[in-house]
Amino acid sequence: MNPTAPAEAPAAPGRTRTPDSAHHHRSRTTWDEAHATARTCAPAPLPAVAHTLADALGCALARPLAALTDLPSFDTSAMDGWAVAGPGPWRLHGAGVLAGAHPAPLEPRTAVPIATGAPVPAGATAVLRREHGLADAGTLHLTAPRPLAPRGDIRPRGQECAAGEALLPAGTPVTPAVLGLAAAAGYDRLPVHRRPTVDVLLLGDELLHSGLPRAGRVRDALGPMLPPWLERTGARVRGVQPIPDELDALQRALAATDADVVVTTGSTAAGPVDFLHTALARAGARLLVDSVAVRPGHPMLLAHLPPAPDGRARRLVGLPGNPLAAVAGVATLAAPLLTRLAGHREAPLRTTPAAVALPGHPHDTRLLPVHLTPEGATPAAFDGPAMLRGLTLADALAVVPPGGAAQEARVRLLGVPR
Ligand SMILES: Nc1nc2c(c(=O)[nH]1)N[C@H]1C(S)=C(S)[C@@H](COP(=O)(O)OP(=O)(O)OC[C@H]3O[C@@H](n4cnc5c(N)ncnc54)[C@H](O)[C@@H]3O)O[C@H]1N2
Ligand code: MOO
Repeated sequence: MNPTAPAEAPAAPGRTRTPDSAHHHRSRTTWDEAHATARTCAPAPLPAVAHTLADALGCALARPLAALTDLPSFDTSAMDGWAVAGPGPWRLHGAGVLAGAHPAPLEPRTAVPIATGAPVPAGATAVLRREHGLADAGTLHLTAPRPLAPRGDIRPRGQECAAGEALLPAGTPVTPAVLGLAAAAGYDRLPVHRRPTVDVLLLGDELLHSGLPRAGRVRDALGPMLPPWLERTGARVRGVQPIPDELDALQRALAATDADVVVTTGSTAAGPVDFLHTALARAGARLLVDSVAVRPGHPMLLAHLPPAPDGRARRLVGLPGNPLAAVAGVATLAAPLLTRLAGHREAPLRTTPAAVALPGHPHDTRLLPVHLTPEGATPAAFDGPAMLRGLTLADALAVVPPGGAAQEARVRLLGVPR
């Protein structure tokens, strides 16, 4: 709990405490405090593991990546042509040096055909590209307008890096380009932070998983949306499990998962079947954030779960059921927590001017789906808490302070996966 949070935060409008509910007093955290708590509640990223290159994609480097060899590791021909020794014309000899070959040394005033990527023979002073030379009766003549530059068209050993040189700092995200560089530099496995495992528990008997919404029931919008969203932060989502609206079922599901982070959806508020707080209390969870002064999504929560049998720390993010409110919970709590655990660097939030005045809540922060135009952020339509239509067209969520943002005021932005 944040020590600066007021002990007697005002109750959310419309929420009443019923004595028979397990809803203890919820002390609302400011949006900035909640966002910071999610980033700092884990004292360190998860430990390093050695992953194959393919498995390391999307992870963060746990150590600086040092070159295991000089690159290139031998003097390499940059062109198809001839390796030449000394000034021309040259006596041609040898069948030619292909990539992957071990060429014999070159005598002075001789030349040998060579392919791009082939090791340059010892004694060679340059590579003459094919279009700059003419082979005639065993003699090679220079036809280029200019003399041959010393070491021309030879990529010298170590040009890109020397063995042991740091190529990338710890924390660098492993992108496709990093996989290519790591392979070129001699790696079969990469030291990366272990990906946090996530189990998603979907609460709500009204949820349908296929077909048309019907008879008061709605399609589950979060099961399809959350796994790819959370995986973009570096997490590995192991499963999405619908849980019946019964306290026992939720308790059993919480007891059964050993994920690093459990993400629940729904049941955060005070409805008749909102069992999450009771189940968390019975599971021995410790709430760090228990509702946030943010719209949408104010009932979102973050808790420490008791450690796994192997000692791993475990945490739970409770996302509200309204889909855009759940997105607010991902952006505020789940994404920063998972980013931290996965060891990715936490860049300060980007900012942009408000292109028009951005509407806010009177006393809560508002997370507003916005389009980013050359003039700055403009609100997306269809931004109700139960709607996703505006979000799908939005470029980001703007963090709009209480009272709104005046035109040209700078607002912070939370990313939306594209
Ligand atoms: N008396 C009060 N009621 C509510 C308050 C409040 O302060 N006092 N807050 C409202 C706000 S804000 C939100 S957000 C919701 C949060 O509700 P829960 O987290 O308890 O979620 P549910 O009640 O289970 O569902 C709310 C809503 O979302 C729909 N839903 C749930 N899961 C999904 C899903 N996977 N896909 C699509 N839609 C989903 C569900 O059908 C409900 O319509 O509470 C308000 N109430
Ligand atoms: O805060 Mo709720 O998220 O508006 O529907």
